[in-house]
Amino acid sequence: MAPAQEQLEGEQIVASNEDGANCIEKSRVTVIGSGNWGSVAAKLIASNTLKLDSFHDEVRMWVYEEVLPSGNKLTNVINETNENVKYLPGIKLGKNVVADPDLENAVKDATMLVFVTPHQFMDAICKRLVGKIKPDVEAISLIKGMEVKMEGPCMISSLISDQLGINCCVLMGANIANEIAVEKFSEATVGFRENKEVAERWVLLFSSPYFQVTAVQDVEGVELCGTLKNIVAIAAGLVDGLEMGNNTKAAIMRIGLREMRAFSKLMFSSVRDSTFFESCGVADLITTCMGGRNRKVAEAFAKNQGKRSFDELEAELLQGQKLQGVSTAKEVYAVLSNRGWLEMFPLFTTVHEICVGRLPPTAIVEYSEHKPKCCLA
Ligand SMILES: NC(=O)C1=CN([C@@H]2O[C@H](COP(=O)(O)OP(=O)(O)OC[C@H]3O[C@@H](n4cnc5c(N)ncnc54)[C@H](O)[C@@H]3O)[C@@H](O)[C@H]2O)C=CC1
Ligand SMILES: O=C(CO)COP(=O)(O)O
Repeated sequence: MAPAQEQLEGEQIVASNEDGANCIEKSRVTVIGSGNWGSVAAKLIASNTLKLDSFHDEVRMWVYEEVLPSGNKLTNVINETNENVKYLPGIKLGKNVVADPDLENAVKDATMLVFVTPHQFMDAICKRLVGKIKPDVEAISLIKGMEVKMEGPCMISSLISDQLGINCCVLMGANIANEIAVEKFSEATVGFRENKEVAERWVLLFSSPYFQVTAVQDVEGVELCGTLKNIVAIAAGLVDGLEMGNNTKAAIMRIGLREMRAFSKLMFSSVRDSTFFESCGVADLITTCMGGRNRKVAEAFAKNQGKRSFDELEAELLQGQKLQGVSTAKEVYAVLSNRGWLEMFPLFTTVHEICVGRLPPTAIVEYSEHKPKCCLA
């Protein structure tokens, strides 16, 4: 068993290793999603449930079923080979990971639900889960994105909480999945609302020597960092495709970070500045702008002078994996436009207008000539 929990300043919790097996019922974990990060999350969790007495060993992973070119179903292949050959080839998930294509069956006994699908599928998934889960289940969302409904914007953790009537924490960070899959060191941030003990339990479930997790009491701040940095990563990829160099890319990242903070604080006054210095903030922004999928596809878009669409390039370059930045830019644009804030967020606004073809990729650097009409804090 690992070192005892250490408290850092204020609301932070790091590296809790007290299993608590004697005082609570064993938890059963289900991972909802089996893409690139979903598979790595299942692997990470499964190695911990084997070691922690207060968790059942088995980790169930809901798979959006698909038929592979071989004619085999993905779920069968995962269970036979212990490998997600489509979304995480070459990595064993752990024999205690059980792939399940039946969503209802996958969640029915779970006491802890880990949501990790592309954000655009979550509304439909939540609707399917109503009445199918245990009422006191705890949830965490690893999903970077938001929904914009008629009533206004809704973070994915709120969508889960509101539709299912359950508590939902978030886990975000500088977490390029393929690097964590091969156990290279990284950090992550758990955001929680009120219940520190629940946050400690999530920290325990995810922490490992190569994956250091810190919890902060700022769900919205953590989730908005993870969500908004994908728009900045599109901008960074455009800069790469235009071969503008490192200084321009750094400038775009700085301006993007400033817009991330301003937008987050306008949306939720509770968002803390300190959250932007956690893994979910500046570290995730850097890693995604250097090595993420949003960056990669945006680079190709700029190299093609915007003549091939993001959808086409996503399908070709990501082979079934999904971009979040393009749809997030659209969703954020809708919020900005509804609230009359477009001119305050020139980078977010320009990214969307480039993605939909209203502006050329070169506009990403030209926009800065038009300074924000209002001073961003
Ligand atoms: N891959 C990464 O490095 C990281 C991803 N994330 C976030 O994790 C979330 C999930 O991403 P990944 O696991 O990487 O997924 P992915 O992009 O690798 O895979 C797409 C997934 O969507 C599924 N899917 C396709 N159509 C569907 C439908 N109609 N309904 C439900 N599922 C469907 C596919 O089966 C597949 O599992 C995203 O919000 C992403 O931003 C967060 C950190 C790192
Ligand atoms: O969120 C990520 C890293 O933390 C991954 O970003 P991409 O989806 O751009 O690959």
